[in-house]
Amino acid sequence: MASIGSVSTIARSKIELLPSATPLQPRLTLIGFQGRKLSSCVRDGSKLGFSVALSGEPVWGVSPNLVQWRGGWRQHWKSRCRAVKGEDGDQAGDALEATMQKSKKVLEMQENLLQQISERRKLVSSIKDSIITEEGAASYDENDTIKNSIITEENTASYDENENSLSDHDLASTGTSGVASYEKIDFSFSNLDHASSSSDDVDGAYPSGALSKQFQKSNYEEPTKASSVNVDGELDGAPKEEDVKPPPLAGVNVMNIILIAAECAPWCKTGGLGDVAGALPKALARRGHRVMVVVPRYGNYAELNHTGVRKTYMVQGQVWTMVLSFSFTLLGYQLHQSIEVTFYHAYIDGVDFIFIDSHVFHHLENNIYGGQRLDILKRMALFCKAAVEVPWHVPCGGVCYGDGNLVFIANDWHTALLPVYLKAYYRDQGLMKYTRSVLVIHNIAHQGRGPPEDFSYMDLPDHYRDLFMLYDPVGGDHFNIFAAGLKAADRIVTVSHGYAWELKTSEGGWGLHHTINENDWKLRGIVNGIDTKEWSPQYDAHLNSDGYVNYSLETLQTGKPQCKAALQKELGLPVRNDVPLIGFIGRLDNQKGVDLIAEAVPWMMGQNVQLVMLGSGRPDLEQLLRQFESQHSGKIRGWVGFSVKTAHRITAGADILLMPSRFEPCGLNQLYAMNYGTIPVVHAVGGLRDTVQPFDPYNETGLGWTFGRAEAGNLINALGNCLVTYREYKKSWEGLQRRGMSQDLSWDHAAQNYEEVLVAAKYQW
Ligand SMILES: Nc1ncnc2c1ncn2[C@@H]1O[C@H](COP(=O)(O)OP(=O)(O)O[C@H]2O[C@H](CO)[C@@H](O)[C@H](O)[C@H]2O)[C@@H](O)[C@H]1O
Repeated sequence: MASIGSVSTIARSKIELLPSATPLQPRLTLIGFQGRKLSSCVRDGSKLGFSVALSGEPVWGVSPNLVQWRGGWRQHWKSRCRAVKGEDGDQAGDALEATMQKSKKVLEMQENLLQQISERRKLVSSIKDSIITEEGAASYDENDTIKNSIITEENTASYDENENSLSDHDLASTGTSGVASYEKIDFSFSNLDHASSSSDDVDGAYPSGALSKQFQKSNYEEPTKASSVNVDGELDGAPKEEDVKPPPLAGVNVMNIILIAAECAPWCKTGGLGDVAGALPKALARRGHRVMVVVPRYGNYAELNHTGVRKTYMVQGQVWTMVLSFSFTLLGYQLHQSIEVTFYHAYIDGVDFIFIDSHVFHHLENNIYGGQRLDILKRMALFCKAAVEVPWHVPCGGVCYGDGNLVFIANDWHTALLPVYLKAYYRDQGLMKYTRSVLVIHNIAHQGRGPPEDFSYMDLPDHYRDLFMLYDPVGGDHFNIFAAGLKAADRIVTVSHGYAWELKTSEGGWGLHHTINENDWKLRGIVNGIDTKEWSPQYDAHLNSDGYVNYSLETLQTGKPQCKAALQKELGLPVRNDVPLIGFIGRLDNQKGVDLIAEAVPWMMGQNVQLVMLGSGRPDLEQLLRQFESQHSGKIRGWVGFSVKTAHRITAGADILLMPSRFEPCGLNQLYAMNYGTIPVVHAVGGLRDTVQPFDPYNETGLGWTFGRAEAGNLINALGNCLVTYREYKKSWEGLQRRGMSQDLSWDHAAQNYEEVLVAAKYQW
C-alpha cells in the first residue's frame, strides 16, 4: 500500500510516459510503476481522487477536491471499477464497489446539508426583508415581495412553455406589444419636458470642458480581482459556495465535452460569444461532465502552463499561378505551409482551458478577427485542425480526453470547419467513431463567405466541395463555411427560440435559410444564461472602488443610487438622482440599431435625461458617438473603445438600458441589466423578445419595454412610456427592478438543455 500523497507524485511522473493518443480504456491497463499496476485519475498530479493498485491490491484515495467533480468522477470510477474487476478478480472489484457506495452516500449527505444551509439563508434574508419593511426603511411592502415572487414563478412557467412551442413566435404579431399595454396610463410626451428641472439646469451644472477626460483613460482594461467589503460589512469577492445550489447531475448522461471558440472571456472577448465560451462550460462541468474549452492563444495570459505538446499541421499557402507564354497554359501551384502549434493549459472552476499557440495568432489580442479575408480563413482552418485532435494529444491532469463519449461544441463560422474536419479526416476513415459535433449559431450574419476557389484552402477531398457551395441572389455562386458546418454537424443550436424561428425566414437567415430549413430537424433554440459570478451586483469586482458599491435585492434602494452617482461623477455628468440615466453598450455595427438612437437623440435631449453610450466598431458610428458627446456635452457621454470595467459600471449605474437591435440572436446586455435592476427598453426581436416580457401596468407584471418595429418613432414611444413610469410610478418601477433581479438567469437551466442536445448528438449515427 502507499499513502495518497506519495502515490500522486509518482503518478504524475509516470503519467507523462503514457502514449497520448491511446483511447481511455486500453491506456489504463498500460500504466505501470516498478512492475506494479497503477491506475489513476490524477489532475495535475495532485488531489482529485484516484485508485491505486499495488501488487494487485486496489486502494482508493479521495480528496476533498473530488466533490467538485462529483458525477463526472463517480461515473468515471464506475467504469474504472469495472476495468479493475475484470483484471484483478471479483474480490477486489467488490471492495471498490463498496468504497464507491460509501463515498456516494457521503456526497449525498453533503448535498443535503448544502440544501439545508441555503434554505436557512433564504429564511434569514426573508425575515430581514420584513424587518426592513416594518421599519419603513424600504418603501416596498411585504405584499409586493410576495406578489413578485408569485409573478416570478409565473414568468418562469410561461418561459418554459415558450421553450416547447416555437410556433408561438410569430414576429409579425409583435407590432404593438408593450406599447399597447400602456393605454391606461395618462401621459403625454409634451409633459415629460416639465417632469423635473429644465434641461438647462443639467447642462449648466458642469462645465462642458471637463467632459469625460478622466473617463477616457484607456480603451482596454483587464478585469480586476474581486475582493471588497460590501454594504453589510461582509467580505465580498465571489458568491459563497453554500449560496449556490448545485444543479442536478448529468448521471448516466455524463460525457466529455469540448467547446471550441475563437474567443473566450475573460482572456479574449469582443462580444457575447466570448461570454458564452467562458461561462457555459462551467455550468456543464457543474453537472458532472468533463469539460474543456479550446481557444487560440492571442496573448500572454498569466494563468497558463505549457503542456509541452507540440504538433505540426499543414495549411494551404498562396496559390501561385504561372502563365507559360509559349503554350498559354495556366498552371496553378499550391504551397503547403507546415505550421507548428503548441498547447497551453489552465484548470479553472472545474474546466480545462486549452489555448492553441501559433505565430498566426500572435499580435491579434485587440483585433482577433483582423487581417485579410484569406488570412482569417487559414487561421481558422489551422485552429480547427488542431482543436479536433486535442482530445488525443493534450493530457489534462495527466489524462487525455480520448475520443469515446465525446461531443464537440463549435461556435459560429470561425469554428464551423470542425464538424467538417471531424467527418472528413476521421469519421469517414473509421476513426473517432463515437465523437459527435454540435454547431451553435450566435450570429448568422457572419458566415465565412468567399469565392468558390477558397475551397482549395480547406485541404479537403474534392467530394466535399458541394458542402461549401451556395448560390446567393446577390453574389451568385460562392463558398460558405457556415453552410458546410451546418450540414456536417450532428446537431445545431441557436441562442434563443425567437432566433431559431427567424433563421428560417429569408429576412433572418441571411441567405442560409434554405440550409437551416433543410436541417430544421436538428435545430434547437436555447436561451443563453449569464455568468452570475461575473455579472452580479452583489459580487461585481468593478463596483468596489471609485464610489461604486456592491448591492443586492435587499440593498437595491441604497446601492443602486450610489452606483448611479459614482457613474455620473466618473463620466463628468451632473450628479442628479432625479434625472434618468440611459445606457447603451454594444458593438457599433448595423445590428445594434445605433442609427435608431441617433434619430431619437434630439427628442431625448428634450426629456431631461442623461445618455451614456459605450461601443467600438464601425468608424462612422464611432464618430457619431463622439459627435453626440460634443453636441450635448452636459447630457451625453460617448465612450469609444472596449472597456469591460465601464460596461459593468454602466450596467449598475444606469436606470435604463437601450437595445434597439435590428436583429439580436439572444442578447446578453439586457440579461445583465435585469440582474442589476436596470430596466431594458428593447426592440422585440430574437432573444430580446424571448427574455424581456413587456411591462403590464394593470397587473404589475413584466420586465421592461419592447417595441415592434425597428423605427425611431417606436423607440421613442417605448422609451417615453418607460420615462413616465420612472418619474411618476415609483412603486411600479421598483417592482420592475425587483422582478428583473429575482429571475434565475444563471446558465444552469440552459446547461441542462444543452445536455439534452449533446445526448441526442451522441446517439446520432
Ligand atoms: N465596447 C464594449 N466594451 C466592453 N464590453 C462590451 C463592449 N461592447 C460589447 N461589450 C460586451 O460584449 C457582450 C455583448 O454581448 P451581446 O450578446 O449583447 O452581443 P454580441 O452581438 O456580441 O453577441 C452575439 O452572441 C451572443 C452570444 O450568444 C448573443 O447573445 C448575441 O445576440 C449575438 O449577437 C456583452 O458582454 C457586452 O458587455
